[in-house]
Amino acid sequence: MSTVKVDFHGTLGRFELNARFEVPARGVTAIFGPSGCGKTAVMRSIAGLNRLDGRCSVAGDVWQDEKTFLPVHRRPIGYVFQEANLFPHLSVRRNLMYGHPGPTGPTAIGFDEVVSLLGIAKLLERSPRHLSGGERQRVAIGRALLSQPKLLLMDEPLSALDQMTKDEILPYLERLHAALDLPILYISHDIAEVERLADQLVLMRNGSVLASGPLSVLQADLTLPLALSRDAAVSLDATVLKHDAIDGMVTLAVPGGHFVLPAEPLASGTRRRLRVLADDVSLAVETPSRSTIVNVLRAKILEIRSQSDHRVTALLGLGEDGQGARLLSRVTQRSWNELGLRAGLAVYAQVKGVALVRREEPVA
Ligand SMILES: Nc1ncnc2c1ncn2[C@@H]1O[C@H](COP(=O)(O)OP(=O)(O)OP(=O)(O)O)[C@@H](O)[C@H]1O
Repeated sequence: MSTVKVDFHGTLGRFELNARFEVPARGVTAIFGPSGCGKTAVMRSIAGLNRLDGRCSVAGDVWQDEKTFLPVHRRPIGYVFQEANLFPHLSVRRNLMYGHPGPTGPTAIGFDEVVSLLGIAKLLERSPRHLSGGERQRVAIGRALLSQPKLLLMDEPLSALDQMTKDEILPYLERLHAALDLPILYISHDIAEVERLADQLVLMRNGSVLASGPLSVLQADLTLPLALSRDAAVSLDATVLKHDAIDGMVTLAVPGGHFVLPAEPLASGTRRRLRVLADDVSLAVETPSRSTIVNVLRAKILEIRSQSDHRVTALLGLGEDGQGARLLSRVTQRSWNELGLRAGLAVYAQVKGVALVRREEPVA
């Protein structure tokens, strides 16, 4: 499998970085962790802007090893920063064309495709001075794409924007992800953004990689800090089964169960992502009687972890055999004890809230 392979070690000033991971060279990989843990340092090292010891290869091309260190300009990367650094004296069109290598092969990302994906056709003759923050960032992404990168590096591209502008840009990022076969490394410390965009996750702490792998796997790992955090949740990639026009509810299948939620019509067979917060899942040992909770799923308790705040986080496997998708449930220690819950027990997971977080269908 074609991968992005990274192994850097060394110091930057007094900061020690020891970062090693390997992720598929496709889709979006989020680099996630608290401020100062070394996310940007890793990204700059991949770009060749930091020179640490180690190795880096992308889809089989070695950018750095014991013998090689490609300079920045020889690495086929697009780099998008927090602030769009466009040339103020050039029009949007000329900003986009800047760094465009000219006629390229059949797999190249075309000018018209980029303009349409990012919704910037109306801005082409404008000056960057007269664009909103969100528009500027879309143009910066377009410029990075037109340099025909083999890897797109995005360092908190939305963090300088207010929530409304973020919400305006996120669908464009989802469209890029859905339409382009280009691996993206995406730094964020906003878990909501990660849950919406990422397929893979690299979890960092204090200059090291705690874990890397599929987002849904890391979210459901009780040994990692995500599963015990305040907004612990799982992301589930689901298939649309049907939409009921009368009550406006859509049914989606995940391994081991179905979810029903209010949504606009979605085509059957398409894939969407759901997010379920651990705090929104309560447990019952018998079939719950009549209630307003729409989603009650058979599940098995697979693992548990007691928290210091008198609560318990349980990892559930959906389905009678517990072999289906993973969910997290967080309940009080008292309820846990009163119901006699334990690992291995078959339960009913009552899901009070489920959100549709990704609207675009990713490339198969
Ligand atoms: N060239 C450098 N020289 C000295 N120290 C550096 C250098 N580059 C990074 N650092 C230090 O390394 C640490 C990690 O920085 P980095 O910017 O990678 O963190 P981050 O996880 O991206 O943080 P944030 O989310 O706040 O952007 C910081 O303490 C920073 O001061």
